[in-house]
Amino acid sequence: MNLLIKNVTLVPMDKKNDILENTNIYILNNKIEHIGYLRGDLKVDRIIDGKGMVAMPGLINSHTHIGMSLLRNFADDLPLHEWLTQKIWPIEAKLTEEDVYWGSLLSMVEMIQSGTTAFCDMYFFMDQVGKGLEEAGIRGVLTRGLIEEEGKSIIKLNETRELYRNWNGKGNGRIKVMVAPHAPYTCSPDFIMKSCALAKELNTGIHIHLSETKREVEDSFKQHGKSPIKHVYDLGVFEIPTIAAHCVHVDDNDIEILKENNVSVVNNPGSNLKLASGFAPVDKMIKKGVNVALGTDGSSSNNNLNMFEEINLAAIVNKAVNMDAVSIPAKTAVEMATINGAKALLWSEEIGSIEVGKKADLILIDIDKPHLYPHHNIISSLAYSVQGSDVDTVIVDGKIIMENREIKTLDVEKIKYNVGKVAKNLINR
Ligand SMILES: CSC[C@H]1O[C@@H](n2cnc3c(O)ncnc32)[C@H](O)[C@@H]1O
Ligand SMILES: [Zn+2]
Repeated sequence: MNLLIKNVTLVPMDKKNDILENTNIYILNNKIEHIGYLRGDLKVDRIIDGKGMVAMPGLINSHTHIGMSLLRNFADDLPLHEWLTQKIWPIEAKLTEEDVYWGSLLSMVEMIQSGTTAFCDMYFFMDQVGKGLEEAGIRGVLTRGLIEEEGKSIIKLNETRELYRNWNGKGNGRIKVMVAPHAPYTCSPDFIMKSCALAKELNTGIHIHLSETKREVEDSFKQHGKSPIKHVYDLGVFEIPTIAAHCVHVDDNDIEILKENNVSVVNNPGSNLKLASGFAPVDKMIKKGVNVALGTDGSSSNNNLNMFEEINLAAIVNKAVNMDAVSIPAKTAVEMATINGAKALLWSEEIGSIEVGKKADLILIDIDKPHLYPHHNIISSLAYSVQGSDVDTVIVDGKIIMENREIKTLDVEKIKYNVGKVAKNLINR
């Protein structure tokens, strides 16, 4: 289907960085064909009225665990270690494929409704996430989270190999697969190196939690005599394109290693606040040239997948921490959720900005709402005022996924019903 979005305000998030008022976007098949004046030579099947709307790139949630929406509000007000070991891992041990399928679909509904068009997921039963992605029509990186268990290393690595064979490139190229050793505290050096060998074999990236808590860093110094970042660097992880989630407790040496090795860091301010992990020195990393993307983490540590909330937190938290009002300006926070996320997911050639030749992954935000008036500064509005529920239309790979807030690809009532059912069974299992 060829689309024309007419008379829209465009925030392209490209290098030129101009905001275009009252412009037109032509989408031919799944790509952006033309931006600007109206063209009689381009035949379109549908015209979308963009008046009163802002078009921006779809948001990219670069670190999440989408099956965890089943555990939303299940275990709160705990720090990471207790949360994981006392509450989350015991219940996750009872999860079934069906649970993860419905939990993931619920998350996709929530993501679509709040403007996220691509995500990087780390969880179990990732075939189910792939199945959900095909149905939902959005874009995602599947990573089977690898927590080392005695005697199961080969099986778990083979699961990722299979996942790659079955899903990488599927959904018209909307699905990618990477390798995900969970963290240095759940994977031995040998297992981490085997994960890297697999990533090299598959020619894909690594997704890992790093330096999330003070305790993790202190334990790493006790066990290995170095920080988690130096530890995995010495193991060769950063020879592979790496998505490093959290990176809260990092020193200058760590930042240097991240920069020198083109590691993409994912800031998860909501989860870091709720689990009392701390504040990532995001502005310092960005100033040193590290690519910093944005993520929500799972719905059990956030407790939602609303990237507009995350953009807002990213923009305001560091200001207070650094007592510096220019720390993480609005534009930087929006970049983290768009083009920086695309870079982290090794997708910046295709998504992350609205430019001719790129895939049409974009959202329309209804700015004709009282809480968004007056329209002094659209970028500020995106970071400080827009709510997820202001997203009116979502287009991914040139297809309309949501219009007038109605999701076209998924049966929301059926998903809510099944989530209620499987979540109850899970708790009683
Ligand atoms: C093995 S699949 C992924 C694994 O990660 C757990 N998880 C969720 N949030 C966090 C976090 O903030 N830090 C570390 N691990 C996390 C999730 O529950 C799964 O067990
Ligand atoms: Zn995580």
